[in-house]
Amino acid sequence: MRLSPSELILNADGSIYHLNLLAEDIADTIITVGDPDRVVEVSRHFDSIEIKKGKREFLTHTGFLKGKRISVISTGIGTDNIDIVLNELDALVNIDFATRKVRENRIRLKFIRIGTSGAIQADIPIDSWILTELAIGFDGLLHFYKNELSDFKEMEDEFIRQTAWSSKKSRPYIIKYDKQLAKKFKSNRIRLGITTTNTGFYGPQGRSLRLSPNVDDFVQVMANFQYQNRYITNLEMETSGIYALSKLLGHQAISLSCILANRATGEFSKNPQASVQELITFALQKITSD
Ligand SMILES: O=P(O)(O)O[C@H]1O[C@H](CO)[C@@H](O)[C@H]1O
Ligand SMILES: O=c1cc[nH]c(=O)[nH]1
Repeated sequence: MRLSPSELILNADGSIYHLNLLAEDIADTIITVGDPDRVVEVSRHFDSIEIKKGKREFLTHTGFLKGKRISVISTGIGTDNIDIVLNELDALVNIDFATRKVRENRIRLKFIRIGTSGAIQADIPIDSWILTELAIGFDGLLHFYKNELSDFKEMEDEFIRQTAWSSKKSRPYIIKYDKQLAKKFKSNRIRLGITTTNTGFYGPQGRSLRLSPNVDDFVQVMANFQYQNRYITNLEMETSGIYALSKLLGHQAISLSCILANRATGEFSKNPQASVQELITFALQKITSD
C-alpha cells in the first residue's frame, strides 16, 4: 500500500516531517535523551560527528565512537513526543520514501534511553542508576495501537486494585525491557527497576506547588504497591512509550535513568550535570564494548 502525503509526511528535501532526517542520517544504535543540550553532552565523546540536524526539540547527532556508528536524538519530554520519534525513526529505516511503501526486509534498531528520574523508595541513593525492567505506563499510548501485548494483565489489575486507580484515567499498561539488549549494560552500579511513566511532572507525579494532586499521598501509594515481592523504584515520563512502540515495531529498547530526586526523602542531586555525565560515559563504554 502506498502511503499518502498526509500520512507519511516528507519535507521538501525528502526528510521525515518532525525529525528532519533522511534514512542515511541515522545509525542502527540510537541513544534517546529528553534534553536537546544532552545530545551535545553525548556526541562530544564521539571520535567524529558526521550529522547534526534538528527541528523543534528533536536534535540529532550521528557519529562514530571506537568504530561504531551511533546516533543520539533528543525527544523532548513525554510519551506524546515518543510517538513521533519512534514512528519517524522506524519510517526512516523501514519505509521506502521513493515508493511510499513499507519495505519487506525490516531493520531492527536498538534504542537506549539515557534519562533522569525520581526515586520513590527511600533506600535508592541520589545519583544512582536504574535500568527499567518493567515500565508501568500511565500515558495510554499503547491503547491507541492494535496490539496483543497482555503479558502483565494480572499485575496491571493488581496495580489498579492496590492503588485504587481512578477509572477516569487511562488503564495502566505494563511492558518489559529487551532482555538481550539489557545484558550488555550489566554492572554492579546498575539496579534493575520497575518504573512508572507519568503523564506530567507535577500533579501526575504527585507534586503539589499551588495545585493539589487528586491523590493526596500519591508517592506513598506508588511506593506501597507490591507484586511478587517487587516494588516500584522510580518515576519518569518516556519509558513505557519507548518500550511499547519498540515492541510493536520490532525494535529493541532499554531505558537507563539517573536518579536526580528522591521523593521519599525530599532530596535532589547536588550536581545533576556531573551525575548524568557519568551515566553517559558508562552507557557509551557499554555500547562500544563488542
Ligand atoms: O531527563 P529526561 O531524559 O528528559 O527525563 C526525565 O526528565 C524530564 C522531566 O524533568 C522527563 O522527560 C523525564 O522523563
Ligand atoms: O522527579 C523526577 C525527576 C526527573 N524526572 C522526572 O520525571 N521526575
